Amino acid sequence: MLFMGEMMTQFGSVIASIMFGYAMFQQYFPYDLRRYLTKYTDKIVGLVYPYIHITFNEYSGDRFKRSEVYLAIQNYLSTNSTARAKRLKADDVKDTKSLVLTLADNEEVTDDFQGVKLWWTSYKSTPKNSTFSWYPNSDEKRYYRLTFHRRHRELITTTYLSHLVQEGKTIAIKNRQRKLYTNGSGERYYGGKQTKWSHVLFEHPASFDTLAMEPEKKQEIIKDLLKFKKGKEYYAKIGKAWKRGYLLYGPPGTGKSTMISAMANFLDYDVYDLELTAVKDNTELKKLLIDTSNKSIIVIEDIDCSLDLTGQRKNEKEKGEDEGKSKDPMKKAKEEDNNKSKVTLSGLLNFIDGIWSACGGERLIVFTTNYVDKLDPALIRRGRMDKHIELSYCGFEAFKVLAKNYLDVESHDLFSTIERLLGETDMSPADVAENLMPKSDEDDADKCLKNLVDAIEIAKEEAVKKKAEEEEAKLKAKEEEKVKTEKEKLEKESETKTDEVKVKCKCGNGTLDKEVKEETGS
Ligand SMILES: Nc1ncnc2c1ncn2[C@@H]1O[C@H](COP(=O)(O)OP(=O)(O)OP(=O)(O)O)[C@@H](O)[C@H]1O
Ligand SMILES: [Mg+2]
Repeated sequence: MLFMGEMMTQFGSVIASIMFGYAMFQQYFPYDLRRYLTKYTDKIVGLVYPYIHITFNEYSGDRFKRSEVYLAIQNYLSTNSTARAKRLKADDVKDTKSLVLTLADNEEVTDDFQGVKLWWTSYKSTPKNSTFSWYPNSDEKRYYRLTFHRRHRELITTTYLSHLVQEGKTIAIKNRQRKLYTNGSGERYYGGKQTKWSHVLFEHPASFDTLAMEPEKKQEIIKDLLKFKKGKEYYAKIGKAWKRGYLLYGPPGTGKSTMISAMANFLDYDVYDLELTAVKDNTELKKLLIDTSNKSIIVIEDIDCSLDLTGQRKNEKEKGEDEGKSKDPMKKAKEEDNNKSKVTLSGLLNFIDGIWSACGGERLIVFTTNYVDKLDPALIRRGRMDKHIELSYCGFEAFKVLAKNYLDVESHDLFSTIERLLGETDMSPADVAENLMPKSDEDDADKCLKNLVDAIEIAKEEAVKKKAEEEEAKLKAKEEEKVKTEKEKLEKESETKTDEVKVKCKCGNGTLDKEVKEETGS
């Protein structure tokens, strides 16, 4: 069965053959006759073939980035024309909410715009020399072709196309389901391209409302994020790439990961959870960066554990030791292979603010760590990590947020006790939250708050005990050190005396005493 657009294409081929014959004809006929014939042949071709084709390639110009117009057409057709298509593709089947039906390859649909009929065909072209593979060929080219009558040229090329792109973008925003990406070993195929990222739907329920922290600090972060989101023009004006770095630091369970989810939900961004230890080298790191989309948060959790970030700054002695370890080239190669990730500090710095980091806009880069002091200052200097946020132990304000979320309680008799206890004890919001959760169906707010008070009191006692034990251990270590030093001193003194006696015995008189004493330093 031939499509309308296809028929017109074939019809076009016939005309092309005629034109070819005509070209040959041109070579052998006098100029005047040719001119005469050309004039009339063009008119005849124009009369019998009145259709215009426009092609929209999936990758045009930039081979890393899918064409926005192509994506807009895909969205537009998936909503407006798929009802009429017979063969469809369900692209994101896993994401049930955002199941997108698009035209299957080489399928044709019609569209209607202000009473004008148009034909859209989806094409896939495979390079002729490609070998058989179970996986999609990354050299495959996809494109849409629009066919319409030339009498509507003006209407289609201006009004219709801009209407379509606008509509396509609106549909994309409406259908958009945010994703949580992660990198692992092996390549995947997505959107017809090879990528190291794999993804699931991002459905974390955290929000700034449920995040327990001091209200002023929270507002400051929200304000900063809003400024960034709306900052396209501002960043262009100051000549900076539209990205921002956040460093979240604090003890375990204080809400660093939760805050990242809250940020993603607040900004409506995707999340790329970058596992640095799984990245082979700096080149792969760069490739991963290029593969991220705009409107996203790139996260590196526990940055202090991800890399040997002091590796670049080894002192000469350490360097020598390392070199000594691997003099044998075979052994050296093996050692290097065993060392999985070859991402270096400079590779990571380039990732954050090198030239490639500006290849897309609207991106946040977030690092988390429990030990901010362990990090190389170059990594977290302002400009790279623009905002440093400390997440600390649960204070009374943070507790009130948790009490409201977990128990729906805004005030209670026990609140003052809890305020005092939290002021005296370090307890993470994760531990407070855990204690606020009912342990059985009978547990009401009173019981949960009582449980919390008990838990903080126990934690306080333990902290006091731990502190006392630490003090004791410190005292003991000091005492031991003192005893050791005294012992060493006594040993040294007795050694000196023995030397003196030996010399006296040897000489048989006391004439050399003075010299010996000088020699031994006593
Ligand atoms: N500030 C907070 N507000 C609300 N819930 C919190 C907060 N901090 C911790 N929690 C709760 O504790 C759990 C653990 O928190 P989270 O994973 O965010 O801590 P973290 O700081 O990332 O810890 P780690 O350093 O171990 O990665 C979360 O699931 C959340 O329920
Ligand atoms: Mg965490």
